This record gives sequence, C-alpha cells and structure tokens, in this order.
Amino acid sequence: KNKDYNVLCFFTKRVKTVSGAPVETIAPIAPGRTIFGNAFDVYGFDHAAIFQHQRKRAKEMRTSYLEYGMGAAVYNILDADNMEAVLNDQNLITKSIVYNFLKPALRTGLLTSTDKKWHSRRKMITPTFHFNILSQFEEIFKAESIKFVQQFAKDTEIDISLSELIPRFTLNSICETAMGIKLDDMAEQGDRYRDNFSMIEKCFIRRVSNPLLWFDKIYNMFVASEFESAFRGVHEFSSEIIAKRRTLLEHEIKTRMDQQTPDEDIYINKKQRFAMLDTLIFAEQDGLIDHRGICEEVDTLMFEGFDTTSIGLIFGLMNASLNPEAQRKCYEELSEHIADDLSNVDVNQLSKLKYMDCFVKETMRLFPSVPIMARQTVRETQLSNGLILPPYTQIVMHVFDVHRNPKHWSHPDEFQPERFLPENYQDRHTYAYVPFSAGQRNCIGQKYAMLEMKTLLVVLLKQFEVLPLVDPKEFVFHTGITLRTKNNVKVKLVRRQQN
Ligand code: HEM
Repeated sequence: KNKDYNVLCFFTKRVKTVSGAPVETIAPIAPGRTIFGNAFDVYGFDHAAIFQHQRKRAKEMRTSYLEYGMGAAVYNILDADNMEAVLNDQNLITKSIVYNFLKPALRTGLLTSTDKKWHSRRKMITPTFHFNILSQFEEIFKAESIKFVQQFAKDTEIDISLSELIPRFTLNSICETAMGIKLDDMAEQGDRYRDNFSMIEKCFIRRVSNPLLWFDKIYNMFVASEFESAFRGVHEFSSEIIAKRRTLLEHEIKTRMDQQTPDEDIYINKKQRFAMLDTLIFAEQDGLIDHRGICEEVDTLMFEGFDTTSIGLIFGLMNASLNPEAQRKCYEELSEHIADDLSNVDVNQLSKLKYMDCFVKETMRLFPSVPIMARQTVRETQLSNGLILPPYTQIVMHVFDVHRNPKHWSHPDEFQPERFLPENYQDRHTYAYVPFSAGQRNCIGQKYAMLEMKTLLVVLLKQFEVLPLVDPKEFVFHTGITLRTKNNVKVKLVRRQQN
C-alpha cells in the first residue's frame, strides 16, 4: 500500500493527519463499489439512485467521511463543526469540479467563478440587493402573487399541481424584478426556458454519475451534442431579455432626462425603479464588465433566482397542507397583521409575521433547495479537526444530511416550525442550519428569496385553506442541481369563508 497515493484510484493523493495518526481516527473511509476506490460508486446511477445512495451512506457512516474518487480525494461533510470549518475558511472559496458541468449554461457567473473575477462581480452586484431596492421589489412580488391567486378566482375548491404552477410564478418574478422585463407576452418562451433547464440538469447528473465525463474532452466528443440545443435555448432566452431591457432602459433614461429639474439626479428617482440588470448595463458603460459578462450574470441570477424559490414554495405549501395546526397558526398571525384586501402587505408588515418566518425556515431545513454544496482545495489545506487535505480535494457539504443530523436536531424528520423560535435555538450550532450557505460565498439573494416566498404564502393562505393530496413518504427524491421529486407535488385549495 502506497502511503502517499491511492494507486488504484488513478494516483489520488491521500489525505493525512497533522498528528500522523491514521486518517480513520478522524474520518472513516467509505468502502468502494469496485477495486478503484469510490471512483465508480455512482456509475450509471440516475437522479433518484444518487439521492438514495447519498442518504444511505450518511446513515452508514454517521460522521463526516472520506472517499477516493477519480484522481481526487472527496471529503463528505455531515456535521456542523466541519461545515463551519469549511465555510469560514477564506481560502476555500473555489467551487468543486462538478460546478464546471454548469459552465456551459452559467459560464463563469457569480455562482461558479472564483478569485478576482468573483470578488469584483460580487462587489458590483451586492448593492442591487440593498434593503431599499428589495422593498421596491416587494410591490412586484405582491402583484405577481395576486395574479397567481386570481387563476382560481372562480373556484371555491380546486386541486392544483404546485410543481407545474409555482415555477411559472417565480420565473415571472425574477424576470420582472432582476431584469425589468414582464414575461406576460413571453409566457411560452418562459415555459421553454424551464424545459431547457431540466435538460441541463439531466446533463449535469450524467456527468456526475460517470467520472469519465468529468473530462471536458470526452464529454465534448461523446455527449455534448445531445444537450446543445438546451444550452442554446437558455442563452437565446436570456439574450432576448437583455436586448429588450437595453431598449427599455434607453427609453427610460431619455424620458427621465427630459423631465429632470436641474438639481435632480435621474438615477435617484423614488417613483421609478431600476432593475438589477440596469446596474450591470451601467457598469458596462463604465468599462467594468462587457456584454459577455452581463450574459453570465443574467443567466446565473435567473437560474438561481427562479428554481430555488420555487422549490421552497412547493414544499412550503405542501407542509402547510400536511400540518394543519402549523397552517392555522400562520393564518391566525395573518389575520392579526395583514388587511383582508392585502393593502398593507409590505416589507415592514411581513417582518411582523414571526411564526411564518419559522414556518419557512423549517421548510428549508427539511427540504433545502440546494441540498449539496461543494468546494475544492487549491493548495494543501489543514482543517481544525486535524485532517490535511491535499490540493484538488473535493469537499462535499451534504446540507440535506446536516439539516437532519440527530446530533443537532431532536426528532429530525418531524416538521416543527417552533424550533426556530428564539427561545428554542439558543443551544443549537449555528452551522447546523445553512440553507443559504454562509461565509463569503453565501447566497446573495437570501433576503430577496424570503420576501418572495412569504409574499405568495401570505396572499394564498389569506384566501385559501390548503389541504393535502400527497404523502411525502411516497416521494421519490432526486438529486439534481437542486432538490427535486419525481412525483408532482399537489395540494387542494379550499376558499376560506369571508367573515
Ligand atoms: C430559497 C431560495 C434560495 C436558496 C435556498 C438559495 C441557496 C443558495 C446557496 C446554498 C448558495 C451557495 C451555493 C454554493 O456554495 O454552491 C447560493 C448562492 C447564490 N445564490 Fe441563492 N438561494 C436562493 C435564492 C436565490 C435568489 C432569489 C437569488 C437571486 C435573485 C440567488 C442568487 C444566488 C447567487 C448569485 C449565488 C452565488 C453567490 C456567490 O457565490 O457569490 N439565490 N444560494
């Protein structure tokens, strides 16, 4: 046995310990399916099988564990201490190799880039998520939520498929807030965009499950053509949005200049808002980003912004249907703080809904939209637990398992929003709950996401009671880029009696 390299795993450099003790004293090594270590453990697995494999392994290993894959050690994190060590390490900001599989779609936008490029883009985009801007976006969330509920205006009772309806709502919302474009007359393109993204997710899993496809050359030669039209479709959609916004913005600036009084700054106009995309277009005029860069960030924001919140809402409404007592508490709170005609729904009023906040948080604990995050070491890295990770080690943070780790959560599989009341979380490890990640590369859109999700919940629950139509025990979960179910998630809406 070679002590520096795992020879059968394509000469993967071994993980060591500071003390020189065997690594197993700190992290167990998962048994492999073939003689090539863990390189082919998920070979040929589909979305559902990968999900099951990861859960089974978490149950068997019970603690953060090591694997040796195709040319790389893999450190799998299942607990909050290790989560903290990785997310707080300034040197661990480079995303893992699997994020490369997203690059044909997202190129190197904020999610996938690293180092200088990531720093400068993060600085450029952060102000667009400022509190004042979010409170303007709240008007759009509210209008879109009301539009969503109006679909059922004639119904006193109706069964709906959340998996089909919610993503349309979240895509509309991101396009209007971040891009300044209403999708109303582009609904069909919107649907096609979402279909294309499902294809991209298929492509992603194909590559995750076959280490030979980790090499771009092999992927390009044998597989890329199958997915080319999906990538093209996604880019065409975002290009159309950028082109539309450029025209609108030009027009808007001209109008503002015409109406401007001498001491007025046209960029600070309280009545009319600018979209996030405008910030990028202005940065382009200052030479800080080019058209290609704008496309990267638009693709990233659209993808991150519609899919994640839609998963949060789908599971949120499902949880409301399955937990009538929790739904009742949400409704009671709404009755107290939200006017029947919804006229006072704004950021300030939403912040008073303390139980709703716990409800959404508990939903994201059990069903985190991003169930896995991953990084890689770019140099030898020592962790606080005494492991020395060689360069190119893949660090996989299993958010799904950390959120259900019995070490951090009592009755981890039960839905209990009360866990998030201040008196109940004092003793909990902060990093046991990381739906939006943490540290430097945390989610830039977390406040935006919470506002959007709460607004639709408020508008819907105010008018309808949500009853169950599915049993999550029968769900087949999928590991995609985000958390998915094979089954459509459905609920029954029953109109509330107006008092
Ligand atoms: C419930 C909704 C959401 C969840 C659970 C979520 C979760 C996350 C997580 C876990 C990350 C870190 C990913 C990683 O390290 O690989 C992330 C990053 C990111 N998210 Fe979100 N997100 C949500 C909504 C949004 C929204 C609405 C936007 C934009 C409008 C957004 C934009 C981003 C961006 C740009 C990044 C990359 C940030 C960086 O690396 O600097 N997210 N998100």
